[in-house]
Amino acid sequence: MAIRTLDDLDAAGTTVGVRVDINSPLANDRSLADDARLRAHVETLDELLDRGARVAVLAHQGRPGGDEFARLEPHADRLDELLSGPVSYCDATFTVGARDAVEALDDGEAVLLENTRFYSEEYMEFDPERASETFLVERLSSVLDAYVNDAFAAAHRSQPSLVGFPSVLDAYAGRVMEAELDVLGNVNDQPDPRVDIVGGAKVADSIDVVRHVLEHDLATEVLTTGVVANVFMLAASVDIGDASAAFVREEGYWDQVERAATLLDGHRDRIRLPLDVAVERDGERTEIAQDALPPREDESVLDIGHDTIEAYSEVVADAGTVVLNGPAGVFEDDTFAAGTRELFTAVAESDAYSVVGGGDSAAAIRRFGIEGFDHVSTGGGAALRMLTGEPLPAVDALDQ
Ligand SMILES: Nc1ncnc2c1ncn2[C@@H]1O[C@H](COP(=O)(O)OP(=O)(O)OP(=O)(O)O)[C@@H](O)[C@H]1O
Ligand SMILES: O=C(O)[C@H](O)COP(=O)(O)O
Repeated sequence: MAIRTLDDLDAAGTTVGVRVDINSPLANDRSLADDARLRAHVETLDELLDRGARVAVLAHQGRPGGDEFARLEPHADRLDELLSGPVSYCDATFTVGARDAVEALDDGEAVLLENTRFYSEEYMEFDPERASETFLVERLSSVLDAYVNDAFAAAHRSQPSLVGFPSVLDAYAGRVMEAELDVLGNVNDQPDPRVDIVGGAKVADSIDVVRHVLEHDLATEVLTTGVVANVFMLAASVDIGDASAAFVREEGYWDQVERAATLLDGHRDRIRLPLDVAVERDGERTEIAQDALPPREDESVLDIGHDTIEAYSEVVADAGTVVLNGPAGVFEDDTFAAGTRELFTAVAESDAYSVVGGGDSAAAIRRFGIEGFDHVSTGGGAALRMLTGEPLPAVDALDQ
C-alpha cells in the first residue's frame, strides 16, 4: 500500500479538510458524555495547526433518526479547549456558509463543519469516483488544497466524506489512521500463541472474526464472553434460560447460533465457553456453573463467573498476543462489571502483546482505569473488519 502521511504534506499556508471520527456518546441534554474520541485526534489536528495549516474539520454524529443524531457545536467547543489553535463552529457543511467559513480561516485556525450526515448523500455508500461527484465533496473541495483522513473508526463506511475526496485532492492519512493501520495491520506478526477474546454484543462481526482467526490458524484459542458467549452456549446446546435466549432472538442474533454451531463442529477444542455465568437473583449477583444451568425463568446471563475469569486468565498468562474485543458482561452495571474488569486487567497486566478493539471496550477500560494495553483501538466495527482481513473502503481510497 502506498498511503501518504502527514510527513508527506507541506501543510503551512494550505487549507486542509480533515475527516475525523468524533462520534461520541451524548448526555440527555445533548452535551458530550465522553470526549475520548476527540482527544484521540488532538495529535493530528495540533500538528496541522502548529505547522500553519488552515483546518476544516469534517465529522458525523449518530445516525439519521437515532437518539444521538445531533449538531456538532458541543464538539467544536471541546475541540477549542483541547487544541493548540482556535476552533470555531459552522452550522453548515458544504454550502456557501461553510465555504465562506473555511475561506475566512487564518493559518493555524480550524473550523468544525456541521454533522456530515445532515445531508442525505452522506448516509449512502458509493464507490470513490461516484462519491467524488456528490454535493459535499464537489462543493467543499473547491475551497480545500488537501484532504486528510484520520477517521479510522469510520473507515469501514464507503460514504462521500470518507472515500470521495482522494479522487479530487491530494490525500493523506492522519496520525490516528496511521497508528491504527500499523498496529491492526501487523497484529498477525506478533508473538505466538495468540488468543482472541470475543465478547460484547456485535455477534455477527465477532463470529466473522472467530471464523477468520481459526480457519487461518492465526489464533491458538478463542475465549468467548458477553452476548457472543451466550450465542456459542446456545450453539453448544447449553440451556442459558428463556430470558437470555429471548434476548438473542429479539436482537436478531438467532441466525448466528447456527454459524456458531458450525464453528464449534470444526474447532471445538479451540473455542472456550464460560465455565460459569452470573445472573441477578433477589437483587444480587449470583453465579451458576455451566452444568447447573438453566437459571430461573426470568434470569438473564449478564456476565461470566469467577471460575471462568480464573480459567481465561490462565490462558492469557501463557499467551504471546491477546486480541480483545467487546466487554465480558453488562459492565455498565457494577453488579455485572467483574468479568470485564478482572479479565481486562489480567490481559493488561500479562506479558502478552495486547490489542483492544471496540468503543464500549475502550469505555470500560477508562471506567475501570485499567492501564498497560499495547494498543486500544478507536474503532469498533472498523477494527473488527480489519481483524477479519477485510479491506476498509476509506483506507483503499487513500491508497493512491
Ligand atoms: N451478557 C450480556 N447480556 C447483554 N448485554 C451484554 C452482555 N455482555 C455484554 N453486553 C453489552 O454489550 C455492549 C457492548 O458490546 P459491543 O459489541 O458494542 O462492544 P464494543 O465492540 O467494545 O463497542 P462498540 O460497538 O461501541 O465499538 C455493552 O453495552 C454491554 O452491556
Ligand atoms: O462509532 C462508530 O463505529 C463509527 O463512528 C461509525 O458509525 P456508524 O456505525 O454509525 O457508521
